[in-house]
Amino acid sequence: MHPKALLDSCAELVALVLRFDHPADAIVSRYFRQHKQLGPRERATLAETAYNVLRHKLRFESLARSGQGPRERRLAILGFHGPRDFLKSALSDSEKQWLDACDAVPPEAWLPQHRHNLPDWLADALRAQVGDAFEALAASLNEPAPLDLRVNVLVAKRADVQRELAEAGVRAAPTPYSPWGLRIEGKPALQKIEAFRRGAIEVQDEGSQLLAWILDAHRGEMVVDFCAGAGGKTLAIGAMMRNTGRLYAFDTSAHRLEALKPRLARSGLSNVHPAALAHERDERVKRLAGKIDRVLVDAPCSGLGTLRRNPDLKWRQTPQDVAELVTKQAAILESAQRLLKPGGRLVYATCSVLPEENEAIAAAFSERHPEFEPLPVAEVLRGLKLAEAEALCTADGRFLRLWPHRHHTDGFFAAVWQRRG
Ligand SMILES: C[S@@+](CC[C@H](N)C(=O)[O-])C[C@H]1O[C@@H](n2cnc3c(N)ncnc32)[C@H](O)[C@@H]1O
Repeated sequence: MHPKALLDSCAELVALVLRFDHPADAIVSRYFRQHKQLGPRERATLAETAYNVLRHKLRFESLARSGQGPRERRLAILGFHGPRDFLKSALSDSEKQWLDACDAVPPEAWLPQHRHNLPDWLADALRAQVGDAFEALAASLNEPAPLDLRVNVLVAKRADVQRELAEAGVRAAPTPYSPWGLRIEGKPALQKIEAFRRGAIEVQDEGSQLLAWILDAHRGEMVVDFCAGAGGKTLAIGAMMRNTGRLYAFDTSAHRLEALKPRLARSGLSNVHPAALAHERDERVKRLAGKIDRVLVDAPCSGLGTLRRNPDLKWRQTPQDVAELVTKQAAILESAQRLLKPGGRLVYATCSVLPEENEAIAAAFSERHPEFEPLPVAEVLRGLKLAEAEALCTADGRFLRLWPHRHHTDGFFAAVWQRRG
């Protein structure tokens, strides 16, 4: 594709994602479906340019106040993912001069909001939690995430898969914390790789893998993944159970559970039972009350721990949305707790970095339910012999708290309880 045409397409896609009427990944996928002629490199340029604009929106908008032409085009130029000389071959002389002037503004001259590129309410909430580490956190949230894989231990060993990937030209290193994880260099087309086709690997952030570990499901148990979605954690839990027992994958979205089916088929698991719920108090939940050994509530949340992958969320979520989610999270946890038998384990998790969706939900639950004994997550991790248990937790060891700038995972939270006997 000619550089000029590619830049025009980038500007078109930037305009679409900045409407914020749908998630950016859905807009990008729809754009690609409507433009089937685009090759893989052009798709990568388009997607990364749109995501760059979302990541650095405040700074780019400020720079785009100068210059000429449509605003989306100026934003696409600033966020363009690709060699500078390729980009410049698509620009007019005045655009080249404008871009050079933008590039010449040194980072020391940027205003704080142009450095962190976060809405004020979110910047304040993060600063209040991490203090001096705020700049490092903001920078890491604005970096693209690496590609992490989980090795399906039912099918293969991590070291063997690492060798197999190397033979296929894919460089992978073991993840530091999850014993199932491999971190990949670059973004290879996994669908073409034999290990993926035969179910030996799945894409899953290392932090997400750790949540499945914390549930610590055993052979032959009855387990519920209450908010299973497309089953990222379900698949890990099913493998941990060695394909025995019964693992219910619940979700209110039949559409998301549908996406679990091909992944299940690849994984070789036959112990998973997906079921769409009407709501969290569905009859199915009542029927299983008091019968379940382990329940994971991977609650619907603001997703603000995943800004590396979903940079649009910082512009689409509002404090009002978070308040509604908090009510929902408490209601789901309240319903899910009924499933547990005495001695059973309950895990509440989110991919949010906000205390109101995390520690506050856990504290309110402990207060309401003295029959549930909180288990310090650092102890749980030590029991599982996972590396650096303390480093993955809050200072008091009570909760899992993963941060992109410290752990190079998405932001995750988890709390664990055991129902008293
Ligand atoms: C964080 S996502 C789950 C991600 C999934 N566990 C994974 O690892 O891929 C939260 C899920 O909760 C589901 N959900 C929302 N409200 C629910 C409810 N009342 N009961 C059960 N699931 C619900 C959403 O459809 C969504 O799939």
